[in-house]
Amino acid sequence: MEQDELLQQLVDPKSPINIESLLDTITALVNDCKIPVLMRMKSVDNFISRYERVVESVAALRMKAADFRQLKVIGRGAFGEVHLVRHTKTNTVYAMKMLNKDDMVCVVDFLDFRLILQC
Ligand SMILES: Nc1ncnc2c1ncn2[C@@H]1O[C@H](COP(=O)(O)OP(=O)(O)OP(=O)(O)O)[C@@H](O)[C@H]1O
Repeated sequence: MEQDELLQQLVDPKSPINIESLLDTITALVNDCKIPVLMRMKSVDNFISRYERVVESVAALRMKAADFRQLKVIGRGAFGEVHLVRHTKTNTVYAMKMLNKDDMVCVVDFLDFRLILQC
């Protein structure tokens, strides 16, 4: 069924329209629209009014670097370091890759520690 196919894409980590991508998109869109010249347009102002709070609550709920305690550096790449970290709520250990690029403060790539053990 088409509906099932769509739901499958929402939960597929490799899909460009998975939930994480859609949350990134709406967050970026709301933030990019918060420019006075754009906000003078009624449709943009309405859009921000509708989604600003949602985006704030999504940011508070999503996994973020502050949810992890850094244990040690386990690798270095061309753009940054890979840290061994522990998720403070679940106690699960992950590898966290931090990229230092001009246009981003911190990008993290979480990989289950079990994958490290299998390498
Ligand atoms: N999931 C992981 N588990 C254990 N060690 C890891 C993991 N990911 C990366 N590392 C370690 O960190 C090192 C650097 O990894 P990274 O992915 O940053 O390399 P890179 O591809 O050269 O980096 P960049 O993407 O910045 O070019 C790896 O060589 C490895 O030793």
